[in-house]
Amino acid sequence: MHLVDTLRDVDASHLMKGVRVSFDHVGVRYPTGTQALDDVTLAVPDGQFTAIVGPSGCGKSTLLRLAAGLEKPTAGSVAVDTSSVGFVFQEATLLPWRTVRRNIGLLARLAKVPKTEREARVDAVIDAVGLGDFAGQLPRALSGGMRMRVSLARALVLRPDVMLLDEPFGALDELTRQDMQVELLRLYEQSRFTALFVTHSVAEAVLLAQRVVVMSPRPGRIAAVVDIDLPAARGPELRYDPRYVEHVAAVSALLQEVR
Ligand SMILES: Nc1ncnc2c1ncn2[C@@H]1O[C@H](COP(=O)(O)OP(=O)(O)OP(=O)(O)O)[C@@H](O)[C@H]1O
Repeated sequence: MHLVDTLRDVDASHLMKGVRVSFDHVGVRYPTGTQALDDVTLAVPDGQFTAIVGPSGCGKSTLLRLAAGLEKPTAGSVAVDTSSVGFVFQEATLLPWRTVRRNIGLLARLAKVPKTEREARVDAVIDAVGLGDFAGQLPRALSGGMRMRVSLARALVLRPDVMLLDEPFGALDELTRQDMQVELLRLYEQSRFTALFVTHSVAEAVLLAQRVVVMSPRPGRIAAVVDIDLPAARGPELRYDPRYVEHVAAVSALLQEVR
């Protein structure tokens, strides 16, 4: 399921004001003996878009799963100040027998959002992700980029305070990926959710995020946190801005250093 609501048992009582998600000296050691994360401390302010980059296997997905309440830390603590969290994975995993509209509406239905309200919200997100002409189609009639749009819409329909995005555009071709990045910037502009976005692409991280967290190889630790000092309102033209290019170079250099 993409949208999880399992956070009630994640302790939020000691969160600092304005902090939406916090990791406090977090370690995760899996029962197999793999130490995935070690001493991770990170506070994500409400409404901030944070990207996480790091070598393969350094525990990025584990970090998101902790925030979703799907995994428990074996050291330290995780706190999330909401029970409204959207989760988007690399695979769109739509139900093949349900139309776009009914895929998007499913979680709202399960969450018992009243029908009229639900219909209005589904219409609004379908519109927001530009799928108006495909609302009645089955997933097999959609391209990869369109499926990812459905996946984003499905997560947004419950108006989550926190969006956890795990390599959502990793399976898309480069041009579609760039379109989806701009789409996500627009959706973020509209909704101002708090985002934790895992990606292997430094260029993507810098374009989208106000802060990029660089992790070390396993066991994942935070090697650096880079503030992306670029205008809040962002669009595709930013890719040609020398300041953007500088940030990409700086984060890439840090990644090279830690690996
Ligand atoms: N359920 C699990 N049981 C045992 N080990 C696990 C489990 N989930 C992840 N791991 C291990 O923990 C480490 C971190 O995995 P994780 O998926 O969080 O890394 P990642 O940074 O997201 O990797 P990638 O960039 O390749 O997607 C890896 O060594 C992985 O094999």
